Amino acid sequence: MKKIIIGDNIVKSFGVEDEQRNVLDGVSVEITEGEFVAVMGPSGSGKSTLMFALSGMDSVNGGKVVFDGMDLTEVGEKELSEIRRTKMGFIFQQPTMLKNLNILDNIILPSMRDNRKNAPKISEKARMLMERVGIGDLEKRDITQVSGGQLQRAGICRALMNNPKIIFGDEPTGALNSKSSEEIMDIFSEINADGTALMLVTHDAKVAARTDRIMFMRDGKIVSELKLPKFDGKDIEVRVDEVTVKMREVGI
Ligand SMILES: Nc1ncnc2c1ncn2[C@@H]1O[C@H](COP(=O)(O)OP(=O)(O)OP(=O)(O)O)[C@@H](O)[C@H]1O
Repeated sequence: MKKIIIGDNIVKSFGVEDEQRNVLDGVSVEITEGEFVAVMGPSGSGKSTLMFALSGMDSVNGGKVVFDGMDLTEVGEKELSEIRRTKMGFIFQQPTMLKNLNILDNIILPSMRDNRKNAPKISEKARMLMERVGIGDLEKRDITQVSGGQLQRAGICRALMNNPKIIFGDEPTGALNSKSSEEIMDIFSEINADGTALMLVTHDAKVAARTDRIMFMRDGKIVSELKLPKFDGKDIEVRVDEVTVKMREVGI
């Protein structure tokens, strides 16, 4: 299967001169097209930094990041932002949305920026996605008039607008109660079944247990991995137990 991302010996450091610290200390990672992966590890181990490096959101100090055949460490900022905008989707713990726009307008805003002529088609697609994730009746709502779970669904719609090849999620269920979190994970599983790869950073064993592969980080390195069969809605408790055992083994 084709690799959508190849990270080769990535080094990322923060700090100045002799105070430099490697937050990513030679990380190599490959993600296959359509794969669903999670990254776990203690706070500060470098999970978000790895996500930022692999998505070209942040530069690296060493190594290579190849996305869909393109070396992200070689392309300019303009091209990089074009790649992110057209081929990647991003979901964070709290979706950043504009208060003066309703839910629908927030979802379509990034797609409308340079494609105003297609406004009706863009809105139609957004409505279809909103229907699909169960917020079809909320398009006119203000972002302050919906629940955290509903707002996150809107964030997912926004991330899906450009049919991304991969969705990066940094603690996407971190602010949700367990019911909403499960519903959001059901949506992620559906998106993945359609062929979109996903990479989620999470502290939650229940979230990670639904993925195909979990990478465990410590001190800027991937120290272990757990492969799981594709989640088919069954045996979640068994999967969570397996993840929990591994977390203990790795020392999380
Ligand atoms: N812009 C920055 N400048 C300096 N240090 C940074 C910067 N971004 C991250 N770090 C440091 O890099 C380390 C890894 O951060 P990162 O956010 O990747 O960890 P994480 O594993 O995602 O943690 P958490 O689970 O708490 O979100 C931390 O020690 C953090 O303080």
